[in-house]
Parts: sequence; C-alpha cells; structure tokens
Amino acid sequence: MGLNLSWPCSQLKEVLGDCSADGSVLVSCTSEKLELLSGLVAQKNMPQENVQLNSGLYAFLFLYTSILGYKPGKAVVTSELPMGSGLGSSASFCVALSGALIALSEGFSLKTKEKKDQFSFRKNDLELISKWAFEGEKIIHGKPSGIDNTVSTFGNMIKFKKELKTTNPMMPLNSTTPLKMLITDTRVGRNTKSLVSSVSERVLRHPDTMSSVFNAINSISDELALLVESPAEYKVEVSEKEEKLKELMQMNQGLLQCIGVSHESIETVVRTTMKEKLVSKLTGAGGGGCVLTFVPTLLSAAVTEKVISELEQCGFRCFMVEVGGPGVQVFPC
Ligand SMILES: Nc1ncnc2c1ncn2[C@@H]1O[C@H](COP(=O)(O)OP(=O)(O)O)[C@@H](O)[C@H]1O
Ligand SMILES: C[C@@](O)(CCOP(=O)(O)O)CC(=O)O
Ligand SMILES: [Mg+2]
Repeated sequence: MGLNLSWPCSQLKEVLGDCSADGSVLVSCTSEKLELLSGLVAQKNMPQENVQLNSGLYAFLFLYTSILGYKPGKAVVTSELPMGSGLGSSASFCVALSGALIALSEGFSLKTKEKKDQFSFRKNDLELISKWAFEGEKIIHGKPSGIDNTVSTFGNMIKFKKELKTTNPMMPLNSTTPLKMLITDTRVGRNTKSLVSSVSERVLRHPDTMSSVFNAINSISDELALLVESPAEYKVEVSEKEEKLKELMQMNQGLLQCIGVSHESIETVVRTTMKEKLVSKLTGAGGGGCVLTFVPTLLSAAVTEKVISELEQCGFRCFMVEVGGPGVQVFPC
C-alpha cells in the first residue's frame, strides 16, 4: 500500500493503559479499547482511498500490544491477496501477524525442522495463533465464523460443522483428488462486515425461509465433504465425482443469490463460464469480489484460455489455483 505508519511505545502505553502482554493469554478487544485504537489511527489522517485499511490497523495495534505489549518493534506487511475481494485477506493478515508476534513472544520456542533455517509451529501454537487471529477478524468484520482464520492457520481444507458450533466446529478434510479452480476477481470492492449484516437483516425479515435456505446450504457442505474425501481412482469415478461437485456448486450459488450476496458482476462470471458448461460460485462474503470456477481434470487448455480471455474482456482478472495448500509458516528473515 506504500503506507508507513508508526506510534511511539510511550503513547500507546499512555492511551491503552497497562496491559499484561502475554501471548499465551487470549483477550478480546472491548468496544472501549476499539474506541481508543480508532483514535490512535485517526490521528494519522489516512488518505480517503485507504479508509478500508483502518480496521486492519485496529487489528494490528490490538494484536501487537496484546501479545508483545509496548516493546518497540517494526512490522513490514506485504501481501499478494487483493483486499476486500472474498479471498480471506483479512484472515490471512491476522494469521500472519499473530504467527509472527507469537514467534517473537516471551518463552516461545520454534520447533526447528530437519532442513536448516526451516521452522514450524507446534500444534498447540497453531491453535493459539488461530484464536488470536479470530480476535483480529472480529475487529475487521464483526461476526466471523472462524473458518477463514482456521484454514489460513492449518491449511488444506476445513469443514464448518454447524452442529458442533458450541465446541469446535472446524473439521479438517482430506481431499482424495486435487481440486483445481479458476479464481476470477471482478474487481468490484465490497465490505464483508456490511454483507454479513445485510444477511442478518434479511433473516429478521424472513426467518423461516432463510432458515430453510441455510439448512440447504448446510446439506450441500455435508455432501461436498463426503464427496471430497471419497476415493476416486479410475477416470470414470473422477468424472462422476466432478459432475456431482459441479452440481453442488451450482445449487450453492443459487442459494447464495437467494440470501442476497450475489452481484451483477458475479452473475456475469456465472453466465460466461456456463457457455463452456463450467460451473462458478462466489467465494467469501460475495457482493462482488472473487468467483470460483471449477476446472475439471480433463478440461482442454484451449477452452480454459477461451474462458479466461472472455472474462478478461469483461475487465476481470483471473488466477488458476489448486484448493488446499499449507497454512501459516515462519521463516527467518
Ligand atoms: N495486508 C493487509 N494489511 C492491513 N490490513 C489488511 C490487509 N489485508 C486485509 N486487511 C484488512 O482486511 C480488510 C478486508 O477484509 P474483508 O472485508 O473481510 O475482505 P476479504 O477478507 O475478503 O479480503 C481490509 O479492508 C483491511 O482492513
Ligand atoms: C462470509 C464469511 O463466511 C467469509 C468471509 O470471507 P471474506 O472476508 O469475504 O474473504 C464470514 C466468515 O465465515 O467469517
Ligand atoms: Mg475477510
């Protein structure tokens, strides 16, 4: 972003008061503290075009002072993720920051890996990192489910089991086949916090209908989890599995449209890819941002290039990715 911001430790201490900075003791950001944090950011007179960054800076100051206290330090943040696009940039930012701060906190020792200069976090450290990141997510987008910070921490795929909400709803999934996706960034900015609250308002207006829609969405994720983990060795099994996955994605997009989080730009991607019998659905909170298109194993390069070129002609930006991948990692600088 080309922004360079700093706060004197003495000022942070004066404004935020004494805090028993201890990375192993989780605390939430109170509304009073959020007020104080917003005052500290407001004095920087951020350019109007960066106003969306404010909540990220509140999360930064909260996590930094809660974990490291008022020790001087310098954080350099770089990111390849488009912000506010449904790719979980907020959660990735909070996870990377929490990981770095925990790695620097008192009494923390990184587990060295076999290879020189390779470190890894222990499982209970990863759980702590994910919990701190969740506190940061709460500052940025209000009522996070926890799935974004969990998948950014542990990597791979995670299923949110609604029925386990009171204990630990996050269940790791072990995919038996790689899932390739084309991500299309519609470049339509949107704010997760406002989208999540717009869905809550629709629930208040249509409680029973929305409850049925959420149950249908839950059934889709249950079916998808079984599908993702089901064995598929032979070509015929893979293509059957892919056809079912496409159908589930298509139904899910319809239900997400039903709860009001689609957008004209998202529907353009859905229509454009459908011309080549490809299925797309919004990702993240919707309202613009990014769209996933499932890429079947046997899709030809020619068709892929044709679809990407059509989408780019709409002004969109495309990335080919594979679902899954490692979670948070720490490297010595
Ligand atoms: N690299 C970053 N540095 C600072 N803040 C960030 C960074 N990435 C994301 N954020 C914060 O997260 C917000 C975007 O979060 P959100 O609205 O949930 O969208 P998404 O998570 O889909 O990108 C940004 O407006 C900013 O406040
Ligand atoms: C909409 C939601 O399911 C994901 C938000 O994703 P993103 O911040 O738009 O990348 C909210 C959540 O699970 O925290
Ligand atoms: Mg987010």
